[in-house]
Amino acid sequence: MELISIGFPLSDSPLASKSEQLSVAIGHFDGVHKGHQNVIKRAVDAARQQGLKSAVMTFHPHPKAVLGQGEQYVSCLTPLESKLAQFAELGVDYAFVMKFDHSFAGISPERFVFEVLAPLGVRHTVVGFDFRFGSRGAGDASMLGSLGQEVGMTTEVVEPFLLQGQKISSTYVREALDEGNMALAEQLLGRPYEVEGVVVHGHARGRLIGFPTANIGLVEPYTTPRLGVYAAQAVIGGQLYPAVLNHGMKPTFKDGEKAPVLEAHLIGFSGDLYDQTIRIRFISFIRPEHKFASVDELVAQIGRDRDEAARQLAQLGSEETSTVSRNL
Ligand SMILES: Cc1cc2nc3c(=O)[nH]c(=O)nc-3n(C[C@H](O)[C@H](O)[C@H](O)COP(=O)(O)O)c2cc1C
Ligand SMILES: Nc1ncnc2c1ncn2[C@@H]1O[C@H](COP(=O)(O)OP(=O)(O)O)[C@@H](O)[C@H]1O
Repeated sequence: MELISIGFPLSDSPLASKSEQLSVAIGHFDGVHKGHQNVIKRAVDAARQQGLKSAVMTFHPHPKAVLGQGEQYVSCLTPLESKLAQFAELGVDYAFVMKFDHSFAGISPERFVFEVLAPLGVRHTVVGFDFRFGSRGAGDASMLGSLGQEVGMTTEVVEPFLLQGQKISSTYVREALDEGNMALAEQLLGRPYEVEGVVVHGHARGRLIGFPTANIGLVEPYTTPRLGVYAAQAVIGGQLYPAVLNHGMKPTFKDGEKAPVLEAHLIGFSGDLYDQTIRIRFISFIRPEHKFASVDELVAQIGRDRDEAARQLAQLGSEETSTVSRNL
């Protein structure tokens, strides 16, 4: 997959020299959940059928962050890097990342079709049923279809992708995370929910109580799951480790935390992890965080959590484990 960053106005068609004709899936695609994957697969299939190259077009940074709709930053399920990795997995030839700034935000639906899509060589577009585009979301999928016709472009609108009758959406994934329902999140995403960070220093108490924990400084404003203890997998330097994770405020300690911290104890591991990049895959919620009357009680409970996490991780089917290790 080739990554092509573009801005508006297009200075030149980045593919001019190749004169590519494209089938492109367009969307924000936060989470790249199964509904998004379906849209992208349709664009890839259409490309094969019509002898085109396949592409995904997405927008960065998040429109809400740029337009400042009351939020300082917008939490995401998949930062740009993870989205791109998912697009590549789906076999697309090109990823267009359109710089979302005020000049792009202000363009009309007509200009988007005539001055962005057409010059890029787009012959076919695939969008979700609720796609909006152009200044203030003035354009919808049917407008894309009629404007597209004027420049010889076909449009395919993909109906909602359902799981047991319910529409798969980024909101549904966020709700699953809020409930700590990691199995549901995994079903919606088609893979476990994952965050990436760097191992930072904490209060250095973990090693004293027999459970050193890698404190994870998230690299992006991720949406994090419900507070509590999880069975997880940690990926560090291409290696997969079983882990038990706490996402919380450590209320047992007077000087706990002011904001929730993610920390992972890697089961059966010892060594220095500071400053390393770590990816966490949330597998299952074990329990909420408690304020224990003593550190001894906390330590006994963490021991039981570790055993429970190890038991659940060992139970993951061998097929699933091999998928997970293939995608390290
Ligand atoms: C599996 C696990 C479960 C935990 N559960 C709790 C809990 O219920 N309550 C709590 O106050 N702290 C809990 N903690 C956090 C510990 O208090 C924390 O790991 C310890 O203070 C060491 O971190 P520090 O060195 O960064 O302070 C848990 C930690 C782990 C690894
Ligand atoms: N099994 C393990 N799981 C997590 N971290 C470990 C483990 N063994 C050693 N470590 C190291 O110990 C550090 C955590 O120790 P801890 O006393 O909890 O300190 P801190 O409060 O700085 O996180 C980790 O960042 C890592 O470098």
